[in-house]
Amino acid sequence: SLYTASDQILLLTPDNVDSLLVNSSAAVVVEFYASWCGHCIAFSPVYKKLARNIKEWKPAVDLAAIDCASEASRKVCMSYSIREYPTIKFFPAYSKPESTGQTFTAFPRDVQGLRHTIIKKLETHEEPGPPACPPLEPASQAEVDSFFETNNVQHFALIFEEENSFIGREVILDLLHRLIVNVEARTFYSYALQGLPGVVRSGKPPPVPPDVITNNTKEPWRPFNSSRVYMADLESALHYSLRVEVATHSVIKGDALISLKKYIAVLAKYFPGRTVMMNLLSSANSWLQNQAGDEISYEAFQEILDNSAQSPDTALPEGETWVGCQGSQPHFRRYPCGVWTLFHVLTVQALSIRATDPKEVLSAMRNYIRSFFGCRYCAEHFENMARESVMEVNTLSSAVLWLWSRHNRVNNRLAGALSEDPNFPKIQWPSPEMCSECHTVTVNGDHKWKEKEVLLYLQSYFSSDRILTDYLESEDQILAKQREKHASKHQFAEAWKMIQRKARDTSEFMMRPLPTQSAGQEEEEGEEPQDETVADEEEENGEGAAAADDIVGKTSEPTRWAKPEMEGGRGRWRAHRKPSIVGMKLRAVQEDIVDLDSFVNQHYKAKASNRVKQRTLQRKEEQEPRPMFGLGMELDAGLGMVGLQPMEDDFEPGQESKRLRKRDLTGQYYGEELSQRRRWMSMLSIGFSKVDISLCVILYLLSSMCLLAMYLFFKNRLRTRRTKVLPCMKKFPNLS
Ligand SMILES: Cc1cc2nc3c(=O)[nH]c(=O)nc-3n(C[C@H](O)[C@H](O)[C@H](O)COP(=O)(O)OP(=O)(O)OC[C@H]3O[C@@H](n4cnc5c(N)ncnc54)[C@H](O)[C@@H]3O)c2cc1C
Repeated sequence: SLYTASDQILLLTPDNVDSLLVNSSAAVVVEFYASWCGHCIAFSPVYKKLARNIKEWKPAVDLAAIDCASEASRKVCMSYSIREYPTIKFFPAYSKPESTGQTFTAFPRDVQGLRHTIIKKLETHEEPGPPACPPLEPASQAEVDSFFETNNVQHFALIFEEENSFIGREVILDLLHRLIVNVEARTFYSYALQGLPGVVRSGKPPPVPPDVITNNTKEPWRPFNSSRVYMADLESALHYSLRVEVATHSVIKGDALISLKKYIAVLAKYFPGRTVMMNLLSSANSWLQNQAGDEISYEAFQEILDNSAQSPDTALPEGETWVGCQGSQPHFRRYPCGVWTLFHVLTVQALSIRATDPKEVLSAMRNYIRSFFGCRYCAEHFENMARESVMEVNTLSSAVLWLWSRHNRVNNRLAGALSEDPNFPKIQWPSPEMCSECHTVTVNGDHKWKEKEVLLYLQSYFSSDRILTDYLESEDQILAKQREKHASKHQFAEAWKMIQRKARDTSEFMMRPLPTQSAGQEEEEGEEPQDETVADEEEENGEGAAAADDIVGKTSEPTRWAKPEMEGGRGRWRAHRKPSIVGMKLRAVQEDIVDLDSFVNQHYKAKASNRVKQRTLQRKEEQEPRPMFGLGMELDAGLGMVGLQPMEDDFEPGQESKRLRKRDLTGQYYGEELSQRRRWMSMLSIGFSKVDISLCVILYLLSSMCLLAMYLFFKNRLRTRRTKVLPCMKKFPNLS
């Protein structure tokens, strides 16, 4: 076949021919061709171009094609009496099943000529014509004068033209509106119409009212200048690409690794970023280039991105702040807009610093899109475009223009699609308003780009000097945030290590056979806990069980201790059985937990909802008290889920940081930093929170009051009964 579904051409087959040609509400132009025919092959690019050119006319007239050389379609072509290829036929709207269409005799082989032929057919269309096709004849003076009396519309556009001109009719079909422009060309009318507020393509949902722009996204709307590029968009795109898209590969190898290396190399060379960012890209590039193996883990790469080595003045800012790429709704624009902008900037930057390899940026982009770009459908399309023509790029200027023209192709394909933000219509970019010199009109009235002017415009639009830095955090702020993150990560890791150590120590302690054993018999610190068989043997001897009882209190059933085992290498300590014991030792354990809890809360205190969850879990924990064997498991399920919650008033930032510093210096987590009150609370409540204790007291008071009320009620009732019974006894003394 000479055409595909992406050519904006209906592909006719024996199965769909009737439904598409008979009784259709749009007229249909059909090319009957044979795929082996040289003329058809030569004509196919013109027909494809025509389809792209008049795709806005679809509600009134559609283009279709059928390959008569295919075995399956041969009969269909014979039924329409096709003898030569290519043959073009016009099927009016609401054609009957027996209609064989109107043949275009000696039809023109250029887009403009074909467009005019189609218009003539539409003008001479018998009634009923396609409902979507507006009247195409010139307006009379009387119609113009009375227009606003009979129409309730906001805009009325008139095209004044020569008698043999088709511009008016073409523009009407393009947009089904009318407009006056200074330059007498179809494209200028189209751009002008698209620019009108509230004007959308036919068949699209009604436009989003302007106030939605400010209300529909979660973030506040950031006013911006649409003729400028924003560094916030570029940094956001890099954050998303490196921390989200690349992160989908836990191991980066083969083609993906080559793509990542090329991408980072190009960024390190041409990204016109701020110092911290450039330092980061440079170290990421050196690190990647030094990776000799054929795979790396994303985790290792992430350490470089997060600057875990803490090199000074090096950071990749975190988070997304879209400015020029904001959309009127959260699902519009943003990241893909950022990717296009980023690569346009890179091609222009490579040109301005006179890079040696003209294809370097495009090749890096192609690789990145192929390996990592999340929209696989987009990646496929881009790859097809690149495969088709990127080899023609042989200068730095042609690389800039190649990307611009392919981007416009994508814009053309997506114009009117659901993904188009109604407030940012996909146009052939730049519009005449942005760059009037970029556009020209051929002698026959067709639009043409002036590529020299376009190149100059692109060089200026995407130039590094003109990038705006509004809405960015300062580099100092970024570095401070990064330091804070590293510090809390470090403290967290230390606390975690300590908890694990404690858990292990306690489990060893629990495993010790008898407290009555002599010091010499005791295991040394750091030794492996006894294994299950030993513990079982001891239990059988009656010694281990007694020892355990002594340590943790009386059990309701004989307790069998098992050696904690590491699960799946993820560092989870898990006890085989859940003993139901509460006792002295447990209280000490609770104190340990309290401290971790306060530590974690200190770092996540903003997450109030988590706290609620923690409290619920904590209560569960209290209902089912466990000795330290369960600790590792609980911690793994979510740090801070067990133990006493810190009081709200413990969250004074200064106080917390002081406490933390103290810990850093002394290396102690259980010393004097635990406030007297919390220690007291902890001992008193064995891990109950302030809220729990308050609730207990309230419940206690309520139940006491209830008992008192009941007592008084029954006492009173007894007394009234007695007073009723006594006179009765006096009246009937013989009654027993
Ligand atoms: C490589 C790639 C392929 C894609 N393929 C598809 C696809 O097949 N299907 C799909 O639905 N989406 C695809 N997308 C997404 C789509 O192209 C848009 O990026 C997305 O819809 C957001 O559109 P936007 O309105 O923000 O403008 P975008 O098209 O993203 O443009 C971003 C900005 O670049 C500027 N610009 C616009 N046109 C040009 C141009 N020709 N030259 C230079 N600058 C220009 C404008 O300032 C515009 O605001 C693709 C994205 C990328 C990066």
